[in-house]
Amino acid sequence: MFRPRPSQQQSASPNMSTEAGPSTSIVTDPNIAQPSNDAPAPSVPGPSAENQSFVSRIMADNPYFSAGAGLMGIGVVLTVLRRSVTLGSTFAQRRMLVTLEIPSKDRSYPWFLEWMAAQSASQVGKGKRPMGFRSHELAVETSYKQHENGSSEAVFNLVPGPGTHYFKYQGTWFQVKRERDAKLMDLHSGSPWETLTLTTLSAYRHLFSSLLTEARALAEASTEGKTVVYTAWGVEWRPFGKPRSRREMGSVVLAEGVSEKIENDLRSFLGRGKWYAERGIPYRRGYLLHGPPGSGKTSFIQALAGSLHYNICLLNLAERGLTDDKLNHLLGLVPERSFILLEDVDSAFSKRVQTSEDGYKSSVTFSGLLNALDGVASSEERIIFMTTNHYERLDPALIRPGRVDLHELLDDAQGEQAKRLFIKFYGNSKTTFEAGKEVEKGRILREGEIPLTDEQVESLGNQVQKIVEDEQKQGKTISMASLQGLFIRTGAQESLDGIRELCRPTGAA
Ligand SMILES: Nc1ncnc2c1ncn2[C@@H]1O[C@H](COP(=O)(O)OP(=O)(O)OP(=O)(O)O)[C@@H](O)[C@H]1O
Repeated sequence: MFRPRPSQQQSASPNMSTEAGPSTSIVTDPNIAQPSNDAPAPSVPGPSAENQSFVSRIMADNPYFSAGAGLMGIGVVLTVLRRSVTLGSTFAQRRMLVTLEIPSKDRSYPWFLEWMAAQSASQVGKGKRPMGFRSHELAVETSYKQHENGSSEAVFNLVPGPGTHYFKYQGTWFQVKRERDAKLMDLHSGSPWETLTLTTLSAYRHLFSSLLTEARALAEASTEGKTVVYTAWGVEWRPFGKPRSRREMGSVVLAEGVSEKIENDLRSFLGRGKWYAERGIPYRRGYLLHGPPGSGKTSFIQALAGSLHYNICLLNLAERGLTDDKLNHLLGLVPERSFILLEDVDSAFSKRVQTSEDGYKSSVTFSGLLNALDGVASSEERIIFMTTNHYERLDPALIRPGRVDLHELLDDAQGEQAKRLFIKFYGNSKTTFEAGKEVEKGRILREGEIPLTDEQVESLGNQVQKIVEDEQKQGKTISMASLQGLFIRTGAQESLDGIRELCRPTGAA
């Protein structure tokens, strides 16, 4: 934009402040009416009439003076124009544009970046130029994609880097500015504070909400059919690792009726918020699963979460830096549709004060935990699962009704439980066809394994059951985790001997 240079201004000013003022140039302009010659001479001392006409003549005759005055006029006009454009654009911006700020702390921040990356990728897929490329300021966000067969692959998403970018959404142009504040830090993640500012025409402000809804749906679709495990990051919950494939309920084999009992209890609790609120009872339910290691406590909670489409917030009470206040805050901010899982609660508070091997004392106090568990009487749903290997060590205050509503023992393998697990591993080893069409695929056989008939599986399963029951009579048991390990590495027949070898006196871990 044009701006009069200081040297021009300086050279123009002496002419203005001395004899050759603007009035002088008007006098010399032949197109403008000249003052009458009869006018009285100025009484103030000044240049004589001859001198004045001499100056006027010089002004009129000298093209440099006229050009200077002309330039000055243009400069004034341009300055006024520039000011009005600035004012006009500020006014237009205020009236016609609308901006939306998304701080990096907000949950929609990663959703929006992921959405932009997806738009970019889809444009590339269609052979078009991807969004964000125009600015040449891109950032990479690497994620992992898990395939059906369990293998995973790194996916590089190109997202807008710090700077200004433009994109079109539903036919409307948007500007997105990604700014990074070098001075501000997110203390929990250690990453710099960032803000995304989206700008568009005011008339299209409604597109913000539909854009964010689309971004959220996309983020949710990426966790569809998966269980997200959150862990505490300072005072907030963050997804831990990539979302896990849901575990099938049928893959966790518990003693008869146990699984159904817990699931039915939870299902009947869900959706009764109004009932609780009307009676002034806090809407929460606590479960304690206790039993020896490897009996399926954690696996069952994962499978149950998957079957109800819930996520899991995993909390380690002995974690350094976790204080009563933080714990309280965290339990009040649990993401929706999530179980709170406190594993090995005995190790955190068996003696009401937790001191680790290196002398570190947990900063969560026992009363702090009880207060956090009780929480403020809110109408928000709260489902807490606790697990322990040492039920007898738990303080009665922790597991009293209201804090723990259902106590369930998940023990070492019972005979029939071992049989069911055996059938899960060795049964269904054939592929079923109907009218020449494959309708059900059996499990994949090991190399050299001869598929068993249903009768053979049943008969071997009965033998497994008998071995486990016989060992129990002698005070020996085997954990479900040990059985699983055995079935993974051996054939059906050999596993029978393996079971006997793996049985341990009850209570020995
Ligand atoms: N009842 C079960 N049915 C099927 N698999 C089981 C069962 N119990 C344990 N497993 C298997 O054993 C492994 C360990 O199980 P899990 O972690 O759930 O046990 P846990 O009781 O939570 O143990 P810990 O008390 O040590 O935390 C998992 O791979 C799981 O698949």
